[in-house]
Amino acid sequence: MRILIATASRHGSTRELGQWLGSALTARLSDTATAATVDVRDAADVDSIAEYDAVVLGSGVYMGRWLGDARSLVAREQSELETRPVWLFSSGPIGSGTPPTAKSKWSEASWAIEHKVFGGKLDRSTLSLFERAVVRMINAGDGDDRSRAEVDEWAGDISGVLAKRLSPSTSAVDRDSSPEKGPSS
Ligand SMILES: Cc1cc2nc3c(=O)[nH]c(=O)nc-3n(C[C@H](O)[C@H](O)[C@H](O)COP(=O)(O)O)c2cc1C
Repeated sequence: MRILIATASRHGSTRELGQWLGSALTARLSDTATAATVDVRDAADVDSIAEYDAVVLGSGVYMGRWLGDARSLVAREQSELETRPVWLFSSGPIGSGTPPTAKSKWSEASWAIEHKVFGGKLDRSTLSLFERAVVRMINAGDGDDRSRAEVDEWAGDISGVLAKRLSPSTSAVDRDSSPEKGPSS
């Protein structure tokens, strides 16, 4: 099984979330019977997702929107995305300063299993003059609200779904049955 984690990041914090998720997913899936390769790449470098069985796509949020590299990957690969398990994540809010719009329009994407919102990171010393002006306007301060534990927990959710849906030893009948069924009493 090949899994793609693609991120769009202007200042590196979303890319780092993708790397954390990649390490956590690799570790989780190595504990299952499912042989998996996890590739963590910049969305801008992904020409096609055809070789992947599942995709996680994340973007930093700026003025309530995903970055262009993530939006154009979705536009380019929309029909492929609809045929495989896809998870989305946004990285945005810091403290209470940033607007609660981190989800972007993909939050309602019917083809995605889930859209997760992680906190973001802001370091004003790395921003352009324009970005600094925006941040000043919305009164956002420096901070890092990303949680590696939260990313690790999400990797657990994703690996659980993947192990059930994509394991070569899982029959079509098993795949279609409810994953929530517990042992009969
Ligand atoms: C100019 C600017 C605008 C931002 N706009 C939003 C926003 O609308 N919503 C939000 O949740 N976060 C917003 N943020 C916070 C970023 O999404 C956050 O810093 C994120 O971690 C950046 O990701 P990156 O380092 O991968 O580019 C903004 C940050 C900057 C600098």
